[in-house]
Amino acid sequence: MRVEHQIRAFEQILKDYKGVLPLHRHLFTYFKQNKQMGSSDRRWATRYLYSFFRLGKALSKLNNLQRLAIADFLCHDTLSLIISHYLPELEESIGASITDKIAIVKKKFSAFKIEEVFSFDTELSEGIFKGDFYRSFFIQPDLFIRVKSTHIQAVVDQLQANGVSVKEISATTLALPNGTKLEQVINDPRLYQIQDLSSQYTGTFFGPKKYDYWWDSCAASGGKSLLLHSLEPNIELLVSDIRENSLNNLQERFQLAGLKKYHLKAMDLLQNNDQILHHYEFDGILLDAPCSGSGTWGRTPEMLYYFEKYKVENYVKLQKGIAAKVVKYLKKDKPLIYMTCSVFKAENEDVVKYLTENFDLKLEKMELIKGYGNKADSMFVARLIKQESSAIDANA
Ligand SMILES: C[S@@+](CC[C@H](N)C(=O)[O-])C[C@H]1O[C@@H](n2cnc3c(N)ncnc32)[C@H](O)[C@@H]1O
Repeated sequence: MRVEHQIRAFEQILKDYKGVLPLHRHLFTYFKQNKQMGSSDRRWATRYLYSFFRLGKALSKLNNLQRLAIADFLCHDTLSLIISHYLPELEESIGASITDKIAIVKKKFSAFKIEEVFSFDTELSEGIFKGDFYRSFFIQPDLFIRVKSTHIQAVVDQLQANGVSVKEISATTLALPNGTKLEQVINDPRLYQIQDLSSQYTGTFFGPKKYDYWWDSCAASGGKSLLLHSLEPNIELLVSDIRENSLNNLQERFQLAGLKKYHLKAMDLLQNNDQILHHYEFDGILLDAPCSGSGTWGRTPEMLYYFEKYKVENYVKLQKGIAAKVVKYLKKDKPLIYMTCSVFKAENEDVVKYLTENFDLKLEKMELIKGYGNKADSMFVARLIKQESSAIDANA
């Protein structure tokens, strides 16, 4: 296949894509509408588009094809026609480490600044090593699954029998190459849950007790609820979200996982839900808040290019607003688990500060989970304990 052919496809898709849908969904639709593209065309176009966005806003004065060649060189250890065509002198370094490759690119293109890959001057949460974080955008994250410890060997055996390279991270966690078609290689979907490593780690902050009543207040399709349930199956559970279609997915996932005892409500938590919730009191509340998702942009690098900084403020308003509404339904001495998949301080430590200053909540612990060192997402989790049982009027 000639390089011009690949370039045309790349340029066409780039022109067509405005960052409205996630890139993987856009590509899915695009390929469906462009049936003349064979599987090899699709594979190369996907690789190029993802490489391109992983460069974020670095070297933005260069033309798109030069930028693509540099990005593809940084992101892959196999050659492509684009690299060979635009950067033939770098071909021999394709197998070098990412640190060496960055040094090579810097030497050749003096305007290259790694901090322009993630070009938001919004302050980052405590503990992030910027160099490692920025570098991580050139490496595709792994796919993580959570498996019951009693089933892990069976799952590993099935994966290996199908030629999938598996890393055993813990007694319940496996890391697999991204893009592994799990439904084709594991015969029973009940054996595993797809859940990022850092997301699994948030569970160490939950601490549910037998017969507790917990509320997963922004449950979406139920990832955190399933984690909570794996830690303590004998709990009562309320799940809610503003989006009904997510709750439909949740019901399917719960059924598959054998989670039968739960209550479900579609609710907008920025509204007054006293009519529905007035008699509820929880032993624990999970608030996995809507957020910028900046800790997950290693999976959606198009956001490095299209995300607009002003949106962080909107998310912060949502996070504070929702937290203010849920905290009144928490019992004294019980935890509110506040989580985001953001690396921005404004959505993390600053929201925690707001909560401790404005509500009867005391911070027990918080952590920025640095997933980028493990080819995983980065997340933030805080455990806040309710001090007084008297409800604070969230509508005040
Ligand atoms: C980060 S996601 C939750 C992910 C989920 N906990 C999981 O583990 O898969 C945040 C969720 O908050 C929900 N949300 C956003 N605004 C809301 C609102 N005003 N009231 C209730 N839920 C809301 C979104 O629909 C979204 O599903």
